[in-house]
Amino acid sequence: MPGNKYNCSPVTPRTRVERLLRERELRKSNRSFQSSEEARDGNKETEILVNDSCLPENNNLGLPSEEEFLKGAAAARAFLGDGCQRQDGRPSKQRLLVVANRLPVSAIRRGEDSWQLEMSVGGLVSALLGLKEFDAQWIGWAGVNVPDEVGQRALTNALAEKRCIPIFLDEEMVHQYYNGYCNNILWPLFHYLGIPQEDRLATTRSFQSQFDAYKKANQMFAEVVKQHYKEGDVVWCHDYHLMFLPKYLKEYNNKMKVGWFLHTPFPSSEIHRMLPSRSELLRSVLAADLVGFHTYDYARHFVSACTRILGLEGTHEGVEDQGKLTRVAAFPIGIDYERFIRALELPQVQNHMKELRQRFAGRKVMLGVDRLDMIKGIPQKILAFEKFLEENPHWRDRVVLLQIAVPTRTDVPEYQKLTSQVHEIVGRINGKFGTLTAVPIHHLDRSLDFHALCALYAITDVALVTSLRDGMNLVSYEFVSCQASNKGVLILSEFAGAAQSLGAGAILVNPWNVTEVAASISYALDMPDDEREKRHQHNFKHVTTHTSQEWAATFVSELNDTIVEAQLRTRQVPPLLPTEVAIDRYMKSSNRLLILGFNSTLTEPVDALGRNGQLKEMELKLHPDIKAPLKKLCDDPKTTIVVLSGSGRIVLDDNFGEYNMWLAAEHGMFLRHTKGEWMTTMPENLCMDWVDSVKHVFEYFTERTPRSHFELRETSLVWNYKYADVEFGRLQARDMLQHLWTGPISNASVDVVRGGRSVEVRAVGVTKGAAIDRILGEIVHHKGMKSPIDCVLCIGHFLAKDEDVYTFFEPELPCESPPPARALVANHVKTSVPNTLTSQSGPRASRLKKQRSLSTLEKKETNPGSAIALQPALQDRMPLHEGASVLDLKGDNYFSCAVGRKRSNARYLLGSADTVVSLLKELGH
Ligand SMILES: O=P(O)(O)OC[C@H]1O[C@H](O[C@H]2O[C@H](CO)[C@@H](O)[C@H](O)[C@H]2O)[C@H](O)[C@@H](O)[C@@H]1O
Ligand SMILES: O=c1ccn([C@@H]2O[C@H](COP(=O)(O)OP(=O)(O)O)[C@@H](O)[C@H]2O)c(=O)[nH]1
Repeated sequence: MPGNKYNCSPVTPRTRVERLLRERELRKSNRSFQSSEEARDGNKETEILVNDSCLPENNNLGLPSEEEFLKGAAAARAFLGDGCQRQDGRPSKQRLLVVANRLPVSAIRRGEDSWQLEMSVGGLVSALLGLKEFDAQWIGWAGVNVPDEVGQRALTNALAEKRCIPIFLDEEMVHQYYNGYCNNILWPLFHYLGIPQEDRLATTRSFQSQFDAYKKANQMFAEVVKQHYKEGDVVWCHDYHLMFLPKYLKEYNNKMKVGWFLHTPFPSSEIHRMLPSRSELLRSVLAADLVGFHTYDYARHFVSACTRILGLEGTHEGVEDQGKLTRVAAFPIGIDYERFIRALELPQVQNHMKELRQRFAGRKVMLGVDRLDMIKGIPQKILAFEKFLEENPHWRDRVVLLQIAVPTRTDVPEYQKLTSQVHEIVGRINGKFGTLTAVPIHHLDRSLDFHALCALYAITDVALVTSLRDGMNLVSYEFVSCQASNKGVLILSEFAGAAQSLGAGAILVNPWNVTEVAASISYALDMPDDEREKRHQHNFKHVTTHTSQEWAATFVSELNDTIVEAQLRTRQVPPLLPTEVAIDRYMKSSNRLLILGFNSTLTEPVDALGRNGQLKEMELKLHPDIKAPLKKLCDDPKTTIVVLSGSGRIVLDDNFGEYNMWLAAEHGMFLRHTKGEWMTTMPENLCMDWVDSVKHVFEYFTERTPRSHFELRETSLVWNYKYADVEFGRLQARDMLQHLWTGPISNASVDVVRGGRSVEVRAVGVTKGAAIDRILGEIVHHKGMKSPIDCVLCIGHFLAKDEDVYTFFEPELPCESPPPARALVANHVKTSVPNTLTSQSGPRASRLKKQRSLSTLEKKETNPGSAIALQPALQDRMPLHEGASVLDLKGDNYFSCAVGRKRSNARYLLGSADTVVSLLKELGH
């Protein structure tokens, strides 16, 4: 029994790819079982959606537990229904709500309460017919206005048999939302046709009302989803009609598993930014857990639009917004090729093929099958055919072009214009090359039924797809699947998504280049048999291995995974600082240490879009609200404040000279009390020979990266591109690193630290954590402290390399690893005088020893006369009596906080510099 076969997983996949591979195998065996079952049950061709749902209650197909996921089998189980078998022993199916503008059936009214249902035409419908492996229900518009309740009820009942749930849109809504915003604005824009030109003013005027209707329609879809949603369901939203749906669904229930897939291209961000509602649309889509596209290019454009237009972080996994990751990936669609192959065996299809062959005997058949849409390049196709006939008179009575042009969106003026334009060109060419008995172009303004279409595909010699842009183009896949005997040639536009998958077997053309298309027609018609065979085999293999079932299963499985991964990620994120507890502990302490970062901790926030071209102040500036609270805290005798920053001494002098505090510049390599001189805490043998050559590299990249800059510090160099174009900056950074590694720093004793938007080269040993014990020693000595520090707050937006400062105060932890628990730790943390220290055996103790041996701390001048070396080492200067502790934090009087970070070794997070300001205000009360 297949259920039993799949239940046990002998090999546990460790990675996502391993798991996907394994699932693929499982699906294959599952499918062969299903087809044998189907063969036994008879042909199910007439079913719109396979109607064998199973027990949603008591079903563990919802969110897999973390443990399951870690075993690597979670999504496979969700998909295959592990542990949930139906009574007949077959594995149960994942419940899936498919939400698309159009239902797979269109309704025609036959009476007050009687409806006839017909299959809708279009690639999306064809593709989603392959969802047999799910317990799927389809929510969408039936393509008809039903104003009365009787009609609505009757249609709802009729559709229920097909597992379809209708959305009722009235005429005005269809006009504004579907014809207007969807098909007159988004559709042309996403296909690089811009916003319609002639009626631009009218379009601009009606834009707002169409956009409002679009949002309203999306809300209506959301309402229906809510009514039918059950916990654990996957909600799969489709296409440009429903870009607001992910947002509305997540607002209703954040736990809903929501995926969104775009069937059209997603254009370059330069095109998308023309849309007045560009940001809102992107943000709404980003509410989904997983966002899918047909090709990597479309996915890349989407991520790029999010970084350039919204200022968000694009990663290799997707788009990050304040810790929330929306996964973005390519999922190229396929078809249910077996359905076509089966159809070709049917007697009525065979008969039809015979008729067609007789009808066009002695002529080669060329075929175009498209919705009558401007993106399909039908006029360009026909003009290229005309050119071919002009240049090749010997072919004129030996070839025929059959063009099936399915009427679509007939209420949109652009489509009406296109229809007349095509008719005119066809008439002209037929007039020019036709005879009394034959015409070169047979143009049909209607759709064909599935069997007629299969017959046509099978007898075709050359299929011609000339889309100006096309999300995928399934016609090309369908043609290939029907050509097992004929091995016809496919001429395919390089602007169709399918060019990326069928490009090697097809003849690729630029549809705008009529001469090239005409030449390709000639080449295709004369192609030798062996070349046709080879090209066909290549494409056939692709079509039969990339099916719509595989596409849907992979998307849903990835969606399940994405959600579990997000949960795991959330658990790695430290909690927000419990401010009340921190303030309470701080107030009750008598010798407090406050370590503060500077950049993004105490500075003015930078506008995310500041990099869009406006001139920006590149110098760091103190947050305007921080001055008063900071002053108050600095003047509190019970509190010692250290600003610990990567910035140089001058920057810290300029910003903090007026306060009574300690300044630790260049990651703590320089230290001074604001009333005293700068000292250096630098290890004596710090080698800086590499600086000049690194500086040359930084200069070179700064010149070539607009709005980037670099800082030359005494112990490091930093190249910063936070105001530059993000993508360009990132590419340049990658290039820079290669230059550095192969050149100036290949043998140098340096660390290269990559920040969010910076590259820093520092001498080895320059980190905030490495400097902190020397800083602490100096402070204790300088203040003549008699009692231990009993409360530490360490707050900063530090790079990972510098997070060793957080772990410095943690009990017995290896430098690089995060504290095991985020909750308050009850241990006592002590940095002790030498006797105590040498008795410690944990990693932190050995780290302290190592640091001391690096630092001989003799008098040393780095920059003649500018800083003196910190004199005695920490252990030699402790004023506290022998064996006493410098720190006595009682475990829980330690609060390390990462500002504006999502993952950190700190115990807690703080949102931004604004929250730091509020905290400091409270501490100063
Ligand atoms: O529903 P209509 O307005 O009549 O339009 C029909 C469909 O056209 C578009 O299809 C796209 O999806 C195909 C499958 O992924 C793809 O191969 C093709 O390139 C696309 O154009 C549209 O995206 C659908 O929503 C429409 O239903
Ligand atoms: O008379 C017709 C012509 C086309 N189609 C179907 O319409 C879909 C067109 O999909 P494609 O991806 O090529 O483009 P779309 O129309 O979705 O933009 C294909 O599945 C065709 O089989 C159909 O059912 N009947």
